[in-house]
Amino acid sequence: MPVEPLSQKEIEDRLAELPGWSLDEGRLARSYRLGSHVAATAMVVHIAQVQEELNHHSDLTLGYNTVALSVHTHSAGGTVTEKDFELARRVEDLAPGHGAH
Ligand SMILES: C[C@H](O)[C@H](O)[C@H]1CNC2=NC(N)=NC(=O)C2=N1
Repeated sequence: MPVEPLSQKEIEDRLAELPGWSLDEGRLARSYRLGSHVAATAMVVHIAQVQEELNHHSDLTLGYNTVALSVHTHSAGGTVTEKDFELARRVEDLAPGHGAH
């Protein structure tokens, strides 16, 4: 997987395919709302497993019934790369199973 910084247009084109995700202070960001604190915590554990699989890690924030992610690629100088979008797509795929929206 290339870890070249993506251009602004490449980022915008990819974000158009990821409703709910945005570029926030140079990081891909998304917040999910869930039905309970325990459900939110379970989603955090699931995301952590995916992050370990991808060897790519976001800043994860657990709230009362929310999960927020913020991610960029450290090894690319803190820029947004395809690895960040790969993680975002995997989280989008697992979110419905947790009742997250
Ligand atoms: C040594 C290990 O492979 C690297 O530190 C991985 C771990 N997780 C990572 N996560 C993110 N977001 N960016 C990285 O460059 C990165 N690198």
